[in-house]
Amino acid sequence: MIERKLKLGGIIDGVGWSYFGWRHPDIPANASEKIDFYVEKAIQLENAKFDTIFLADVSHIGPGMIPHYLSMFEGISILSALSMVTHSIGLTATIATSYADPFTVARQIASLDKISNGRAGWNAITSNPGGLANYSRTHLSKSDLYPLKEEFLVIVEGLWDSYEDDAFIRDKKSGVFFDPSKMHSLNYTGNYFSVDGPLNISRSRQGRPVISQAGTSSAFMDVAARHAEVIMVPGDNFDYLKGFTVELKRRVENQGRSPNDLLIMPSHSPIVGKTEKEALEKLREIESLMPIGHRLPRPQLLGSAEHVAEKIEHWYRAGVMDILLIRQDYPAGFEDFIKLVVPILQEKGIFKKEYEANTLRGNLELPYPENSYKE
Ligand SMILES: Cc1cc2nc3c(=O)[nH]c(=O)nc-3n(C[C@H](O)[C@H](O)[C@H](O)COP(=O)(O)O)c2cc1C
Repeated sequence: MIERKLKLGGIIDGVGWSYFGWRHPDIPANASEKIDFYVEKAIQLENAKFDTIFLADVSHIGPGMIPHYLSMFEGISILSALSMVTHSIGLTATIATSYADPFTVARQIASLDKISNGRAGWNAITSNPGGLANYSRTHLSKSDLYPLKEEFLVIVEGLWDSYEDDAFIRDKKSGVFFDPSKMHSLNYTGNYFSVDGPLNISRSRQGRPVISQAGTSSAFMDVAARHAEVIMVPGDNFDYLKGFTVELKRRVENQGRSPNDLLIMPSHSPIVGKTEKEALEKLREIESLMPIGHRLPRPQLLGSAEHVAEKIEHWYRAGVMDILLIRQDYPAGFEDFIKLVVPILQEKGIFKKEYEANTLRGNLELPYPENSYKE
């Protein structure tokens, strides 16, 4: 067993992941499409030594969607911009396999990985079938989504190994730019995709981007057991998460992989105060923005900083929280967590005080993936 410290991730979702959060006076009403807002949050998370920024996504919208989804940035574009104002924090984008094209996604995430000097991650989700209509795939249905995702991942992983690590020589004197014997074609033909390769970009300092996945079904677990390194899960039920983690790690071992190489990342929206009373006041403040009769589901991480830190330690030690992923329902949510909870986690010795690496893989203490073509 590797004794990893707790890892932290922050989801930046502009005006928030709710219907009414945008009404708070401290949230710019256009935060979801305001680059300065994203830059400020990214720097705030990096100063607090978070391991990754994480962006969720949506692929089809209608008038009933949360305000954030109605007008927002595309993930790779915004993370490329954020890579220029950060140095150590990871940059993880969500792109649904159900809608995208594997060669393009492999290229985009690998480019982000090189632009950021080894900090890219990809959250590969199926998303729900609604988006098929936006991507000329109405001939497919829900039952196609996981078989298609499996093919998609095999292709992207294969393309990321197109060049062995020492393929590029770039010797001006001899005129040798690269070694063609270290360039590999994929020549993949499946039911959904056919891709020859190779991909026209070399590997990054972290070998290849870190693959996250989010979902809950048995079909999800089977694909994740083969391809995922980080699993995003809802953080609202400890007992459920415990059972889910045991079952998923069993499937990972059945694939011949070490369960240590898969990190469980529940997402939470903590509301923290110096005292429990202060935290409850913040909760009421958000609820006052909602129409009468509406209430927020009670956050798992609600209360005084000490109480919240203890709960986090409990989840971490129980093996169901390798990474705590937080979003902010309360406008000062990141700030409160960073000022009040992070120092307690550091005091307990479960969260780092300084970055020990500056790749995402290094931050997460995941192994370096050797190129599959290496002899
Ligand atoms: C924790 C979590 C996060 C998710 N994030 C997204 C997202 O950002 N965008 C999206 O379109 N779907 C998202 N989904 C939906 C999944 O992609 C998938 O459609 C859903 O979980 C149903 O599949 P399943 O039954 O295999 O879990 C998320 C699901 C979970 C459980």
